[in-house]
Amino acid sequence: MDPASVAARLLAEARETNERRLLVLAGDRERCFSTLRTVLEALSVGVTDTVLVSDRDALPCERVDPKRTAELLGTTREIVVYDAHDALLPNALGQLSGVVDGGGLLVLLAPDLEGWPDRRDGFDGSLAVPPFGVREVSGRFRGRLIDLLYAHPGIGIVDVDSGGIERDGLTHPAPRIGSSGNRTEIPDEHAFSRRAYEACLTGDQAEALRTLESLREGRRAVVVEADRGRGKSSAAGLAAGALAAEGHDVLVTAPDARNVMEVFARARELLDGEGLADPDGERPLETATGGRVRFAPPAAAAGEEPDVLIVDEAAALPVRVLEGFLAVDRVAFVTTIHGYEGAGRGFSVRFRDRLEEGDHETHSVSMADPIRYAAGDPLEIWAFRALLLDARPPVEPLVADASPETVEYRALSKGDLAGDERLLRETFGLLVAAHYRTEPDDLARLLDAPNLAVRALIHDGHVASVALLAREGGLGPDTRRELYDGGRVRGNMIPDLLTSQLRDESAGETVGWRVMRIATHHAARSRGLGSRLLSEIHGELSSRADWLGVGYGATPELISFWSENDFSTVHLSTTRNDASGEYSAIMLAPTSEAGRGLHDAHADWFAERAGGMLADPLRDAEPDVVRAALRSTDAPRNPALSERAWRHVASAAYGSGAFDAAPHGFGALALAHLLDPVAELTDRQERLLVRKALQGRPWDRVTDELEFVSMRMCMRELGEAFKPLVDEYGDEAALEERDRYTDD
Ligand SMILES: CC(=O)SCCNC(=O)CCNC(=O)[C@H](O)C(C)(C)COP(=O)(O)OP(=O)(O)OC[C@H]1O[C@@H](n2cnc3c(N)ncnc32)[C@H](O)[C@@H]1OP(=O)(O)O
Ligand SMILES: Nc1ncnc2c1ncn2[C@@H]1O[C@H](COP(=O)(O)OP(=O)(O)OP(=O)(O)O)[C@@H](O)[C@H]1O
Repeated sequence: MDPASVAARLLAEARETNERRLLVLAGDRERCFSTLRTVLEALSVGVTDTVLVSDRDALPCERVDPKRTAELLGTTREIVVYDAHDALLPNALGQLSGVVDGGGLLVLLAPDLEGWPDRRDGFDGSLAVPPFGVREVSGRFRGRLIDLLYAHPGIGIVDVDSGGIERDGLTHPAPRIGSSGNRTEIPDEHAFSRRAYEACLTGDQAEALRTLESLREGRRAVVVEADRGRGKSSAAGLAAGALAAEGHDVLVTAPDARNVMEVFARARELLDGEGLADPDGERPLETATGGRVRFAPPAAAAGEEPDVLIVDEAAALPVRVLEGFLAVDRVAFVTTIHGYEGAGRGFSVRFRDRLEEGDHETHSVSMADPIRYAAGDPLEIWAFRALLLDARPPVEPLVADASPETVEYRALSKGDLAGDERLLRETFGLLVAAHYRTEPDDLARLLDAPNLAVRALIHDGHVASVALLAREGGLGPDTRRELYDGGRVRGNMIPDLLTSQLRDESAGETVGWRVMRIATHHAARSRGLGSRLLSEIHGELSSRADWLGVGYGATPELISFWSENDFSTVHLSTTRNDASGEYSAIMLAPTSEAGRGLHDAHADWFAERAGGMLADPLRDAEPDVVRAALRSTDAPRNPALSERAWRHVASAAYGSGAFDAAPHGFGALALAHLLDPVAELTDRQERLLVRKALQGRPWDRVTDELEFVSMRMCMRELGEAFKPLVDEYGDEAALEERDRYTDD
């Protein structure tokens, strides 16, 4: 057989089964392209159905740059050619496998497979984080990928140098008897119209629609979860149309207006037959019954009061934005679990619990049947496996009994992970499950990046808790100067921040390990495993490093976790994190004299800066985050108030003085207390210190937010909160002033 007939047979099988196939052309690049031309000539596929992803214009069809494959997401082609000679970009591979339509072919152009893992390519360059060089990057990710190319069905492999066919990739499927395509059953009972159900392409889509019917009344939330390409946006669109047909005002929101094209397309098609006022008009869609379907970006949607809100691609929105949507009585969250571009568990990690705790009656539905190709498609199975898009933590019973006494601390080397598929899946699965977004590139980093290390607690052979560490710092004077002058140095987040933003040119000299991610299996949390893992890491690495560090979206609970484990805050970011919507906290745990020096200098500097930051960029930071961050800073401060300022504070606390005439003294005192609490204040009093004395919010808003019955009570409570602080810190003048009111 020649390469063209291998390709023709693969394509014929793909068409017959509505599945996809993969063809690998491996060897010299020029020969790959010439073989490819012969192959494409032999296949009856139009140029408009073909796309070449390469930096070379080697085919007379559409070409997309390998770094821009995200643009193809959501579109389909019959043939997708990926030229991976210069660089195999794991993210691009994932995205492209999603672009191939049922009955189509993915063609991968690669160097000679045997030598491929040992070649350093363009992607490897990006893994060489200073001070490491590209030679220290390994090729395990590609090695594993190649093994799986040979192991999975539906993958043809041609050696273009020898002309040899290494695998024909044919699966020889049994003929399908009476295949009815994707016809769906219409449920016996349904509230939405029959037409809406007839528009569904799979049984899962009809079931999702049935679940979405609950949005017709009450205070309800529906969660629709599915992998990519299961037709969830379309299900949401059919529901939106059906609800609008009944007269409801349906607002659709998503991170990007492009996300909702399918929602509107389905709603429009449905309403066309059910009273769409202006079938050809632009959005919003309006029905004869007064219903409508309209779009608003998330920020604008938060202020709206529609009858029903549909949030598409909810997992891509920050949790605090999602929480804002719970003000609407009836709301649907439509989310992708495993996308070809990576898996995001943000929605289930952080938001689901809050949803369950709220007062919406919640219904969930998941969709498994793919729309664009048949279930059980070999390309999808291979891509999910090769890129670990569906990696999961160990099933619950395996680690349910894990405790600090039962677990063993282990350094999981890259070799350990690459050599033990189950260990790799559990480790990666746990990291994915605990994080907002994990991409195929992250798997390659885990296996090949020289600056990363994995430590875990193993219970009975299974991963119960895991940490991903990045070595940072140890930078030479030139690199440090470059950083100080505003240059970028990859993979050194903490040195970069301390040097460029916080203006410390020597910060990159020390060597540290940043905990990039830590996760304990959800079945074994709050038993001390996370703390045990950190203390083991501390014990192991302290002789080789100056500090351990971490940067993460700060919540009061997480700050307290890190603080309990001896990490202390040196910075709060001044902008919110795109993914989590939270301010990031940067914390350090010194492990050497030099590390202690770095920490102390930056903790002091943070304590000095904090007042100014809270008054301006951090004005909207949540009081409990501020309290936890300040409390976890190891830099006590003595409030330096002038005699006048002291008299002013003391008279406001104990007598008739007013806060507003000289707020700055109150701020300094509040900061000193929150950094190193000396008096027993209630939670509400501390929140008041943050909101009023530090963030300078207007009285009426503080009164409302902290639920005081009146502004007067709020003011009085602020005075009460300052009494013990005056007692504790006050100088002679302050105490004298106080005693004027108290000595009777
Ligand atoms: C760089 C980063 O990765 S930051 C992100 C950290 N990871 C995550 O958020 C993933 C999801 N969460 C987890 O996997 C775990 O909760 C971890 C890793 C944060 C903590 O692991 P655990 O094994 O539970 O830690 P451990 O038992 O030693 O300490 C638990 C304490 O941490 C604090 N804590 C941390 N996170 C939370 C949380 N989300 N909710 C409540 N308490 C929390 C609490 O003080 C808790 O003590 P408690 O149970 O007595 O209230
Ligand atoms: N009921 C339907 N009628 C017509 N086309 C549909 C229907 N359901 C899905 N499709 C088509 O199938 C493809 C995937 O559907 P949709 O975008 O709704 O899925 P999704 O799960 O949201 O996928 P993705 O996350 O990839 O956007 C789209 O091209 C869409 O046009």
